[in-house]
Amino acid sequence: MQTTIVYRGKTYHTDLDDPIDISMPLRASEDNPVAWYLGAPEITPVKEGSWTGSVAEGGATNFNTIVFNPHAHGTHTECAGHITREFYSINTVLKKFFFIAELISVSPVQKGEDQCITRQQLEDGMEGKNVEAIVIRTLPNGPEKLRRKYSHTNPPYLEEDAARYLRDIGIKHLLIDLPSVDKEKDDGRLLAHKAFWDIEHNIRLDATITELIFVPDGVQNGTYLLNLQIASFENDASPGKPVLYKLK
Ligand SMILES: N[C@@H](CC(=O)c1ccccc1NC=O)C(=O)O
Repeated sequence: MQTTIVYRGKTYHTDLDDPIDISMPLRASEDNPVAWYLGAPEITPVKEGSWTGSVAEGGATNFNTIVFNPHAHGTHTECAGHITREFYSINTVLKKFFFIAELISVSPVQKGEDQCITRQQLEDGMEGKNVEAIVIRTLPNGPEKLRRKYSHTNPPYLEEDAARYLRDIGIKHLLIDLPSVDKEKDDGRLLAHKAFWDIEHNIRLDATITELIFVPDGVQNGTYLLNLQIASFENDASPGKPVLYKLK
């Protein structure tokens, strides 16, 4: 299906039959990625006496209960409610699902024990583009990210000034292939989250952060149509399925 998009005075074409899924599959397996010190997700058939929710075990239907954590087990989109005392739900604040996005690749910079993504790196990657969403692929990038165990590994993160820069240039939706935009163990400071959402001044309730995406190597840096979809959980975060489409 061919579509024409008119965005901020420019016309683009895209082929909706050629999606680039940048979500990670969520599996009930030790292979599944995990962060924040949890175990693997669970997907298990309901059992009630002799009744079973498994066709392979004699039941009429497959009927699984799923136990997982959106922040820990895979691609998820969160809103400011992730770090506020007040309850804000991603399903209530995210009401549009198509955006123009810039995909950039960044090699985090070693600073002491940390690997940081700096404002300068984002400025260089964005090349002055005027878009609503940014997709950050960190390097090195490989399929091992689909299985990575992040707990206690001090993954790379965004410097506060880098997050502030994204807010200043009008980025509403930030997508990244890390478990957090902040340092794993920062005693709750959450400087990048707070800067991006402008928590202290003019809270940006319509801005979202999507973490634990995976952008395969073959996808080139550049401008894409982004379909940012979530499941309709009334919660600070929901598992999601961001999809990119090439713009021509
Ligand atoms: N860095 C925080 C913890 C944190 O950021 C966090 C903890 C649990 C689930 C998600 C988290 N952050 C995700 O973006 C801290 O050290 O308190």
